[in-house]
Amino acid sequence: MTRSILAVNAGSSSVKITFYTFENPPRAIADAEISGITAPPPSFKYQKGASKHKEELKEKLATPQDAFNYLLKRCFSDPELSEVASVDDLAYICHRVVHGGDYHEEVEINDETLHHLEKLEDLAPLHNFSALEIIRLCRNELPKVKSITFFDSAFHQTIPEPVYTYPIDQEVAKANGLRKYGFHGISYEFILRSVAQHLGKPVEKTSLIAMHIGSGASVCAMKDGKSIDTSMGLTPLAGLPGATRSGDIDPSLVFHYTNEAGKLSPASTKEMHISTAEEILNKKSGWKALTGTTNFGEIAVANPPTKAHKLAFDIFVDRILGYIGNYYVKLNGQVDAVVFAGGIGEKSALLRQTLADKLQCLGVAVDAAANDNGPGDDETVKDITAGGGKGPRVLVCQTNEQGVLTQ
Ligand SMILES: Nc1ncnc2c1ncn2[C@@H]1O[C@H](COP(=O)(O)OP(=O)(O)O)[C@@H](O)[C@H]1O
Ligand SMILES: CC(=O)OP(=O)(O)O
Ligand SMILES: [Mg+2]
Repeated sequence: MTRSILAVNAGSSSVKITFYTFENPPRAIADAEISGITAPPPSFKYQKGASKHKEELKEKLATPQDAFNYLLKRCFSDPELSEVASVDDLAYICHRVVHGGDYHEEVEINDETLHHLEKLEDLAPLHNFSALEIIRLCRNELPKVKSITFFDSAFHQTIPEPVYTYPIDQEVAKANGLRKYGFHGISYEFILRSVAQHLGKPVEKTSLIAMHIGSGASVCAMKDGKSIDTSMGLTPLAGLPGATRSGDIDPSLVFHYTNEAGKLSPASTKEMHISTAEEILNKKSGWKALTGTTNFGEIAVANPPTKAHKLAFDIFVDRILGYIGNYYVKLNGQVDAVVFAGGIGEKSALLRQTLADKLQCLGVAVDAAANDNGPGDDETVKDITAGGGKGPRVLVCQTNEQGVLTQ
């Protein structure tokens, strides 16, 4: 039996885990995933080498921690999976944690670091709470296995001061850590490395506008291999709308939406301390509020079933375009590639084509057939640029956050 490392990526609508061999470099041996947590029934996917399995689950898995618990039980009890994943052979568990506050690099979980991360929970109540519940579960169920946490926010530590500073009282801002942090950084690190390799350029000379668009969505400007701006902010609520998130709104909207906004939400657990306003803007907005579905696959269709679906699509296109224009100017037009990643970025040919058509003024053009086909299963980066395109290349990158957690 090979010793193994388990990498855990708890997203807002999915939990993806990968088992790797404990060697240098680690080699992926099996992937398991629960998706559709916000659009039941959830589905379970498993892949080991060429063997693939997918099923719709009858179980109710309402949160990422329920999904992780299910994956853990399933992997360790299923003979097909326990062959690669036995509890006794686990060397480490590597966790993606969205908000790392001022942590610039990964940390090992002990009482002190866990306590520090618990203090940050209020800054990303929806994401960090679930990730820490998963870490607590691992500590209880697998006490002998070390947990290491990697942070989405760490990649964005290079963002310059005028970009990360909010124009509010600076004493209050500093005392409370109120600044832009940015997220999806683990994914952006994977995208940067993979795209640089694909382009045959050193990472330090690669400049990109990359989109990680899944149920949480963001855009990042990378100049010479460093993040210089990104659309999420203090929390993953800022910037683009998402499956259940509003994205940017006038902050005053909160005071006019409901006069109950400042109170603790009835749905908030004792540990999460989230207000009604946070609950509404994080969990009851976005595609779900507009159309009733959190699945963008039902919205990004040639003939939308309702006007609301069409509106949701058009809003997304409008907001993404705003960031691309902004970042193109910030990068002084020196952009090697515009990159699509995340569940929507990787799968929606319609969204990519619609955006590319609106980016013609930047010299962006995609090849319709390459775009329609999208990347093959084992293709990390697919170039969909039309021949003769004068602007940045247009790439689809099948991101792999778990891969970064074990490097
Ligand atoms: N064919 C598709 N077209 C457009 N969007 C899709 C398609 N398939 C899945 N998606 C979207 O991708 C999302 C999942 O993205 P992903 O990045 O894997 O999730 P998470 O944000 O939980 O990490 C789904 O919620 C769905 O909206
Ligand atoms: C930061 C974030 O929104 O993550 P996800 O898209 O995985 O929910
Ligand atoms: Mg994700």
